[in-house]
Amino acid sequence: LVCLEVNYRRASKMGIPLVRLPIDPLNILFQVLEPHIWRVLDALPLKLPLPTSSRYGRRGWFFGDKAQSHLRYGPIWALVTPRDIHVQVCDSEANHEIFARRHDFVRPSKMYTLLEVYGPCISTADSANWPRHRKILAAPFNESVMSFVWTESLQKTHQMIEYWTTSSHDSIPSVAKDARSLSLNVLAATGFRRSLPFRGSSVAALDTEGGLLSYRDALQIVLDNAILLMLFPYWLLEKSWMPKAMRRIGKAAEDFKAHMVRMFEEEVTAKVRGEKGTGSLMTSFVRALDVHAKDDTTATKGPRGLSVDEIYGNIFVINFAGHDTTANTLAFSFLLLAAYPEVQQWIAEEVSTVTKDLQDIDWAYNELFPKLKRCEAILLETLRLFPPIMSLPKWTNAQPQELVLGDRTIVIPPLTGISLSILATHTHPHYWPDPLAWKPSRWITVDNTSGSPQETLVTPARNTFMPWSDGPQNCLGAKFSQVEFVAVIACLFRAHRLSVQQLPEEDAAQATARVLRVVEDCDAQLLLRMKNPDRIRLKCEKA
Ligand code: HEM
Repeated sequence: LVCLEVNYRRASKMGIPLVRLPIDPLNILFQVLEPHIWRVLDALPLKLPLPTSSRYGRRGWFFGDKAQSHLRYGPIWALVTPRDIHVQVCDSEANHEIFARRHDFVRPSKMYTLLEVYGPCISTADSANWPRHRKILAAPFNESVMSFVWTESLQKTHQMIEYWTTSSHDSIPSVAKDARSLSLNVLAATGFRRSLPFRGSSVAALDTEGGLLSYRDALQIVLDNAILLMLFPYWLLEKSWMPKAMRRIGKAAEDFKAHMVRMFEEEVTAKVRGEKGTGSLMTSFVRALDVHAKDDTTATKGPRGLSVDEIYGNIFVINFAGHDTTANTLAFSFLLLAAYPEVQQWIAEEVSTVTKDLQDIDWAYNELFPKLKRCEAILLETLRLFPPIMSLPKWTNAQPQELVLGDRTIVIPPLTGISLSILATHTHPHYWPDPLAWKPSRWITVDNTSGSPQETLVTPARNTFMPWSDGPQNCLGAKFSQVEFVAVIACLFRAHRLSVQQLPEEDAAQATARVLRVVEDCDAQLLLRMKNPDRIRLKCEKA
C-alpha cells in the first residue's frame, strides 16, 4: 500500500486521470494465478462488490474494454500499481510522437528476454544493438521473397480447399487449426525453401527426416509450446526423468536447432564454393555472419553483422512473430466471412474481375496482388477489430518526457510505462464511424470520374490504424502477412463459399449469432485469440 501511494503521488504530477490497481499486471505470480482467480470469482453465485478498477486486473482487458476507458477518462490516463505507473494513450498525434521518438519512449526489450530460446534477437536487442539486427533482418523481406510467399500461399490454399471439400467429414473439424497449419507451411517454406504439402488438422502423423522431426513439424511443436520453452531450457525438458510429453517438446526443440545448424552449414559451404545459396532467410544471415567475423570488436563502433547465436535467435523470433499473428487473423476472417455470405460474394466479384479466367497457378504476384483491394480490405477490417497485439508497451527513458495532447503538454516521469492503446484507437468513435461493426467496405472508395468505376483502398488518418505498429520499429513482416492473406482469400473465394453448419435446433440467423458470439469470446495469451473457435463447424462448398 505504501508503494502504491508513493507511485500515486508521483503519477499525480502528470495531472491526468489515475486509477489505482493493488496488483501489478506484470507481477509474475499474479500472471500465473490471475486466470484461476477470475474463474473462481466469476463462478460465485453472488457477485463480490469489486471496485470498477478490478476489470484492469484481467489479462487482455483491452478486448472487452475497446475504447470505453478512454471515452470515460480521455485520451490519456494511467493505471497506478505498487510497482509501476502504466500510462494509457489513445490519440493519433500522441501515438505518432511515441512511435517516432524511439529513444525517448523505449521498447522494454528486457521484458522480452524470454524470447531468447535459441539466442539473442531483434526483439531483445537494446537501443544500441537494435539497428544492427534490423538492417540485416529487413534485407530478405524483399519483393522476390514476397513473390515466393504469394505462390506458396496459393499452392497451400489450393491443397487446403481440396482437404476441406474431399475429406470424409461433413464439415471442417477445425478451421483455426487449418489456418495455423497453412500459415506455418508458408513460413517454413519461406524460411527453409522447402515446400511440404498442406496437412489438415485431422491428420495426426508427423514427418521425419533422417531421424529428426521434419523442419515443419519440429517448428510446429516449438511454436505450440513456445511459452514452456521460454520458461525452461529445452535440454532440461529432454532429460530421461521428465514426463514423456515434455521430452517430446524438448526433442522437437533440439531437432529444430539441428535443422537450423544444418541449413547454416549448407549455406556456409555454398558460399565458400562461390554458389548462390538457397535464397532463404539463412542465405542473407550467413552474409551478415561474414561481416561479423571480419569485424574488429575492439573498435569503438561496436559489433556489426550477426553472430551464429544471433542468427539462430532471429530465425526463431521471425517464426514466432509471423505465425500466430497471421494464422489468428485468418481464423477470425474465415468465421466472420461465414457469418456474412454477402461479403464473400463481394470478394468473389473482385477476384473474378481481376483474375479473369486465369487458373490460380498462373496468377502473377506483381500483377494481381495490388489489384485485389477488397481481399485486402478483409484483412484491414479484421485487424482493426481483432489486432493480435492490442496494446504496445513502451517505457520512458531515464529523463522525464514531454508529450503533447491537443493543447496540453503532459510530462511523463522517467522510467514510466506508457502503452499505445492500439485497439482503443481502432474502435474510438472519434476516428471510426460505427466503430464496432465489421464492415470491410469502409476500406474501399469508388471513383467514377473516368467512366468505369475505379476502387481504391482508403488510407486512414495518421496513426489511427496501427496493427503492425509504426515508426522505425514497425513490423518487419507486414507485407509478408498482407501478401499471404490476400492470396489465401482470393484463392478460396474464387470458386468456393464457406457456410456455418447449423445445429439441429437452430435457424440461419441463430447460427450466425452463434458465430459472432464465438468471435467475440476472446482471451489474450501473448496474442489475441478466440477461446473456442472449434465450437463452430464450417462447410466449404463450390459456389
Ligand atoms: C497480421 C500479421 C502481423 C501483425 C498484426 C504483426 C504485428 C506486429 C507488431 C505490432 C510488432 C511490433 C512489436 C513491438 O514493437 O513490440 C511486430 C514486430 C515484428 N514482426 Fe510482426 N506482425 C504480423 C506478422 C508478421 C510476420 C508474418 C512476420 C515475419 C515473417 C513478422 C515479423 C516481425 C518482426 C521480426 C518484428 C520485430 C521488428 C523489430 O523489432 O524491428 N510479423 N509485428
